[in-house]
Amino acid sequence: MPLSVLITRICIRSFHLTRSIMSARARVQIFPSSKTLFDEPLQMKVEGLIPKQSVELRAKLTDDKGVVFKSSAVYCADTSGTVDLGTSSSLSGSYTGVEPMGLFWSMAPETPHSRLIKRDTSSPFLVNIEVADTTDLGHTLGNATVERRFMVEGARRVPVKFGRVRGTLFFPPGPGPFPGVLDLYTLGGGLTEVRGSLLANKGFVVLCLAFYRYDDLPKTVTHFDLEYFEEALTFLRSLPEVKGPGVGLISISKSGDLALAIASLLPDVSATVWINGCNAATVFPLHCKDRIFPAVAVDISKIRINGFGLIEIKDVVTDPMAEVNKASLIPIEKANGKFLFVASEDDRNWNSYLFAEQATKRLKDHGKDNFEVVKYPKAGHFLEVPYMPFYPSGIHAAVGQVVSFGGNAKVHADAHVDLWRRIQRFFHKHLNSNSHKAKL
Ligand SMILES: CCCCCCCCCCCCCCCCCCCCCCCC(=O)SCCNC(=O)CCNC(=O)[C@H](O)C(C)(C)COP(=O)(O)OP(=O)(O)OC[C@H]1O[C@@H](n2cnc3c(N)ncnc32)[C@H](O)[C@@H]1OP(=O)(O)O
Repeated sequence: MPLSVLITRICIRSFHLTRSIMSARARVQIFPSSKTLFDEPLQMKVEGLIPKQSVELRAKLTDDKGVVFKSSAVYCADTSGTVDLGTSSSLSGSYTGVEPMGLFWSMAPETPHSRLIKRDTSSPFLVNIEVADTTDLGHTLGNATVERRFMVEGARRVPVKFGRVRGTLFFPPGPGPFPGVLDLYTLGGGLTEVRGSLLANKGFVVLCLAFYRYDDLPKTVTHFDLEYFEEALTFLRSLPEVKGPGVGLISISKSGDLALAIASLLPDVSATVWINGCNAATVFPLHCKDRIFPAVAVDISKIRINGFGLIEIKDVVTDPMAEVNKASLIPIEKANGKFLFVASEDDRNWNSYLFAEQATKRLKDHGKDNFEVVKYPKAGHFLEVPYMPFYPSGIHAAVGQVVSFGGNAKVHADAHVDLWRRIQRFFHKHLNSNSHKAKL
């Protein structure tokens, strides 16, 4: 056999041998299980790699609006051919360093400026994990599917149509009674169940309340009526599974001022979580029987374009303490319950940090100490549940265009985990809860 033919044959054999080694199935191990709750951490290991092999781990999910969210990270296997996400560093990709849950919190939407949407929390998200070889045009070495659930076994999800009240109720497993919590989401209407369903797993009956643009509620609003929220609270308290008399409120963004008004002007609200909200009525006037809180004034000359070409509206809502806004301020000193004020220092949606300072000063000035404050430097506006993909910009419900919401992805992700523990602790402490204390 001529030497050149022999060399060619040897090359082809070694190419196929290398290829078959490289494409050997890597094992993706998920602990404690591949079926976990969305807010629970998990451990992931890839085994069966070539020692020191460079691989890319990729995560992908499709949300309930059909938007694909993806993340990726490059790792180098150790001498035993293992990548352990609990100890190995990501060298590049959607995040770097040791981040056991990085593949989850760093996911970004393929359609820019999208928020991860889960409409019906009785079904899980399926996250596809793929291990690819970085030296062989991304050849797939292994994969796994991770289920991220919203409801524990035995929890119940019940759509609500009661009088004018529309939303979804979540019950933890067991007979109860449990403390009740009303969950109010942000401007834009619709119904968001993610936070409420996960909170119910911790031992609360949670009513996720829609207040417009959902089911047969009005598509648009000109004002909010406190009576609607009163009806929702009365309904929640009337449930045999709900331990009274005091209930909790959790809010974010626009619903922060609604929560303050409910806690201050309606009876039996024992604990209110206010996340990056305002201390005065915003966007729409708030009607409370014969009293009207006008929306705080806005100054659209304060709209800016930032370095990424995104609209920034942080200073558009004028100072709630300004004379012109005095009638918009919520009289929070009237509240009998406790407050947890949560403010992100890099909130670009509005100055929630200032609003939290003003709210707590008002309480102190009235001799009250019924509040806790937590501030997150470098976190942005939308503080959500652990491992929620970061949402730094999106279509703003009041502006109708993409605006910046601020924040640094890693810091924001850490804030999600920290805040979630604080919220549970706060509600268990102030809502006369017996369960789950040991876990906190
Ligand atoms: C230097 C000079 C520069 C010049 C720049 C020029 C700028 C020009 C701008 C000019 C504008 C001037 C106006 C200034 C006004 C400023 C006011 C400032 C006030 C700021 C403070 C306001 C308080 C807040 O900040 S609140 C925070 C805001 N929050 C958000 O914006 C939320 C984030 N965004 C979103 O969530 C979405 O993008 C949203 C809601 C805005 C829109 O999304 P979409 O339209 O897709 O709606 P969906 O919610 O997804 O609903 C679609 C559809 O589904 C139904 N639905 C909802 N939930 C459910 C469910 N659980 N089950 C079933 N169905 C559901 C829903 O009803 C909808 O149905 P429809 O039939 O379509 O209605």
